[in-house]
Amino acid sequence: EPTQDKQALLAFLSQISHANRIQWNQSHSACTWVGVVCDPTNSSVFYLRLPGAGLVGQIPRNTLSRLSQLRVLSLHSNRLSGPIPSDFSQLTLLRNVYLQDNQLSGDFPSSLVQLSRIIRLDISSNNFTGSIPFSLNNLTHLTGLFLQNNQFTGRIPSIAQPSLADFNVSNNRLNGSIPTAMARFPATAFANNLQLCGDPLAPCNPFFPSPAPSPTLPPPPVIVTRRRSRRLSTAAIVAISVVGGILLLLLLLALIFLLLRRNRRRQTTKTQKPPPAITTARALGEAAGTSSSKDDVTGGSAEGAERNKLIFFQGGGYSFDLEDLLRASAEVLGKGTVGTSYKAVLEEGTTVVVKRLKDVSVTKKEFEQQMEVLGNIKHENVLPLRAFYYSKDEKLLVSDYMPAGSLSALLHGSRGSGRTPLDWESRLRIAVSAARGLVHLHVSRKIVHGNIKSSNILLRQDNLLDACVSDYGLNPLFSSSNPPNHRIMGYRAPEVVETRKVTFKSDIYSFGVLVLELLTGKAPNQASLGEEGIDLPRWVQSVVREEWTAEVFDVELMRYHNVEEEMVQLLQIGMACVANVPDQRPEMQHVLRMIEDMNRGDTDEGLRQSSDDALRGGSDSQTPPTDSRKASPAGLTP
Ligand SMILES: Nc1ncnc2c1ncn2[C@@H]1O[C@H](COP(=O)(O)OP(=O)(O)OP(=O)(O)O)[C@@H](O)[C@H]1O
Repeated sequence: EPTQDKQALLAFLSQISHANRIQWNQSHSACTWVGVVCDPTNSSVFYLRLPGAGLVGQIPRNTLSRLSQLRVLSLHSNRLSGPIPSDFSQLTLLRNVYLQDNQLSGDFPSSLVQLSRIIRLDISSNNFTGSIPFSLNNLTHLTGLFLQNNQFTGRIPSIAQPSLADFNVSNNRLNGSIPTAMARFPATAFANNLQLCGDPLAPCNPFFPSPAPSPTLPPPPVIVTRRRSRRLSTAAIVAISVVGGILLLLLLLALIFLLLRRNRRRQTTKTQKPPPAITTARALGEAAGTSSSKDDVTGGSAEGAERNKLIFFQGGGYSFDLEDLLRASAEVLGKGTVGTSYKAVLEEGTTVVVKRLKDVSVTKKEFEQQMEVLGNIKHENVLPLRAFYYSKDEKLLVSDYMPAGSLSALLHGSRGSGRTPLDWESRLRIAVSAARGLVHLHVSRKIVHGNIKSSNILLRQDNLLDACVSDYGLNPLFSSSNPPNHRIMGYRAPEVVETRKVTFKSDIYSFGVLVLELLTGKAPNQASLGEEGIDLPRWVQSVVREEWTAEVFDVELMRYHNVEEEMVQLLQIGMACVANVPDQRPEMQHVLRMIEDMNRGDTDEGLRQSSDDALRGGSDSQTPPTDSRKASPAGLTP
């Protein structure tokens, strides 16, 4: 009977909530307990396996770490949260660690990288943040490392163990080039990160700054020097040389790029005065006018200097050219379904967001026409498009930078680690703002948004409660035969999965999912329920109404009293929007009305204030261009 281990296990179970079926009877040997396996002489616990055992909360300190002979620890598919206790470093004989599918958070557990006998380490599908440490090279027996579905940032360290056969870092927020030592793993092992490049993915592209953090930021691998303290293994030396080599190569590439650009700039200034920002009206007027001036607009077929033209829309107050933009320090904000967004800080201090579109399938003319439609939209709840650029190889959209970030970041960013939860009032106001923006697009502009999701709801810095919708009306630029991107699957109406065609009604569905996301705090594209993420509408439907408060609403909203009735009302509106049959979904203006007309109990602070503006066309006093008023753009049906 392993007496000490028994005490440790009892201490563990008494400090954590768990499923009823885990009943460890103190009068029996611990070696007979559910989930516990001892060595052949029953003198110590070798394996502890409690997967899916309803364990909820933090792993208590100084409990499991006392199982000094433990070889296998399997606590996956529970609801464990918080960091992995540092005293896990005492489990020196651990070989297999399965902690996947929990809600563990914090930096990469440093206690685990001290356990040099680990063979398989699976901490996938948790909320770990920070960088992946180079010190994983300490685990010289490692054959499997599973880090996917977390929020790791920075670069991938070179992990040089030849024994490593399975490796996965997909669905994180990593960037930079993939170390050559890791290039032998399949592309799927690196998929869905902020932006990774190099073998086995696409080569790193020197046109835009490498997706690594902007050069002004300290390079992430500093951790290397801190953690790799006393002795260097051969593997580490090899890895350092590889990283050093890559850095040198990058430096060389950057130098060549700078020289080439300087040359080009010299030639340009000889032949051409720097083009002042021209207005859309003029640019597109020319485009639609005589054929001789057409190519001047976007430089599609014109040679050299004429390519460098950004087309600005009126009202932005910006004046810079493509050269300025290219010179700006740029930082990857994220990789979306239709391209990558960069935050660009121009030399004179202006900050803008540049969205680099990929796989645009329309002609230059069609592109310009859609830009004209989008560039003329002006409403306080719609992020204005400021400029665009079109050439054969590059299609760029420029918009204002919104420093307060997206609803997605506010709702899901670093949960549980000291973040300020988004309160109920803010969530409600954000829902109203987004609805107003959509009413303007649908009713006044006859434009289908086509990509409603929480990362496309941006908050204004001066007023967190005031949101605007972004990335609207871009679907007509892409071929509908592109495979649906799983990142937005959770928002996609059922009929769109088949028809690949977004409509006003499919926007309503996506808005409904957004409302459910605001209420539940759950991201519809998280991989917590099946591979393609949680299906919020189906999940909410599966919970009986009496259980909504306990099961459905975000725990962060539980602290607000007297708002339950409001939450139930909003949930019902959200559920009406996600009706399976498109015709049963309400129109956007009715959705807005319903939200504004909610019975707000004691806290009525006038959600309605400017709804009539929204229906009339909001603060947009301009008349829409004739083309866009005639009908909805091609391919979009109400
Ligand atoms: N103008 C902006 N100001 C601040 N953050 C922005 C801005 N535009 C985009 N972002 C943020 O940058 C990240 C990447 O945005 P991007 O639009 O490229 O991708 P996405 O929203 O995830 O997907 P999609 O391309 O389908 O819209 C997102 O987190 C988004 O919220």
